[in-house]
Amino acid sequence: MKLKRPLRALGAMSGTSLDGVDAAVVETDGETITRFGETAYRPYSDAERALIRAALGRWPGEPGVAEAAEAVETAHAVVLSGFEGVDLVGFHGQTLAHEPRGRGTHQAGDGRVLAEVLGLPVAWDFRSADVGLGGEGAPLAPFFHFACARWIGADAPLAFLNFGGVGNLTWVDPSKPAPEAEGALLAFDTGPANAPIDDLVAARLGLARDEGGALAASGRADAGIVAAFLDHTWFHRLPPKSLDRADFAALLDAVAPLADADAAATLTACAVAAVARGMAHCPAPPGAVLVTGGGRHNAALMAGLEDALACPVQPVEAVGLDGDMLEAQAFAYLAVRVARGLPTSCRTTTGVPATVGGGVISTPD
Ligand SMILES: Nc1ncnc2c1ncn2[C@@H]1O[C@H](COP(=O)(O)OP(=O)(O)OP(=O)(O)O)[C@@H](O)[C@H]1O
Ligand SMILES: CC(=O)N[C@H]1[C@@H]2OC[C@@H](O2)[C@@H](O)[C@@H]1O[C@H](C)C(=O)O
Repeated sequence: MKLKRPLRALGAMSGTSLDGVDAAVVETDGETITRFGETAYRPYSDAERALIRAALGRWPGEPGVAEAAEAVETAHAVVLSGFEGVDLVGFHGQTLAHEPRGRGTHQAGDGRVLAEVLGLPVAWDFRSADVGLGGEGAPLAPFFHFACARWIGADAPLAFLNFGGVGNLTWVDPSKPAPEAEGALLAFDTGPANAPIDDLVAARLGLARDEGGALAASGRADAGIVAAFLDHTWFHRLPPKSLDRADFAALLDAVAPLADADAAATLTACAVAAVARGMAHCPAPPGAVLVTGGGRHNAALMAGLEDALACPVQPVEAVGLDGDMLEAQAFAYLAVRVARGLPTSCRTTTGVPATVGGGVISTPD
């Protein structure tokens, strides 16, 4: 087999929590990870975040969307222009709306604009092709998780749990020949994760997050609310399946009568219970659940997971990965797959009936 030269790809992700833009370099041929490179983070300014928040749930052409897209493009241009020697950029954009079986999926930010500004080829619009072919369009990190499992030298099934605004789980069997091979991957969103906790503490206490999970740790979860939450039709659906950040907005109404600490404990217990329920879908018990995303900094969430899951739960740092940058790295990796014409999703990751190569590449004029 002819070996392809690894590219130095720069990925960028702006997640559902709207905190800012993560950027990270990965050197890869689109299959094997050769090296993880530099990283950077650029928080949104309050003004940018307000523009983006005002456009959540909206579609191209609707009020406020152009302004949000400009804020996303500007923030990305700033952080991405700080890297050198880049062959290719992977630009996810900011998800404003996601209705894979309705109006589609909408990531704000135009890769053509970034290609011009950066003077580099930009892979972007990663989700539309999958949705167009009947898939969920998310999660897309699983093909990268497969490569990560190989990179850490795993040879038996394990799981990655991304605990951001929304939770998503990837079960991986790295002994399979490729991510799209039968039995290599199973991925799905688990349920709401930090987003409702953030919304609760923002509304009640004016805080950005429950730092370290301290508020939740000082309260008691309401078992009735957790049980009612698990009755949601979402938990009766088989994976693959994906969520919009707003899909569980009613959870905040459910905890409205509770005191602050009990409300935080209840939302934390719901996020954990959603993962525990999701584990039942795994084809075989994973050797460990490796937690990535901001939720791994929440000790109440991590303790809840350790109690609820049968296997060890560890932050991805335990295996030498960077849990703040895994999603940005994923879009660097996927950009190279797009450039090389390799698939980025398949039936077991997004439910799409065929194996799909998503994403488009825009080059500067
Ligand atoms: N020190 C901390 N204590 C508690 N929670 C934290 C801490 N740091 C981050 N978080 C939580 O992690 C979340 C952000 O995580 P992350 O950046 O992985 O999410 P995201 O990428 O924006 O979302 P998604 O993966 O759903 O797109 C925030 O919702 C925040 O509440
Ligand atoms: C539509 C969308 O942007 N989904 C995000 C979101 O954030 C987490 C979860 O929901 C996951 O489905 C996805 O992001 C990750 C990076 C993914 O595609 O794998």
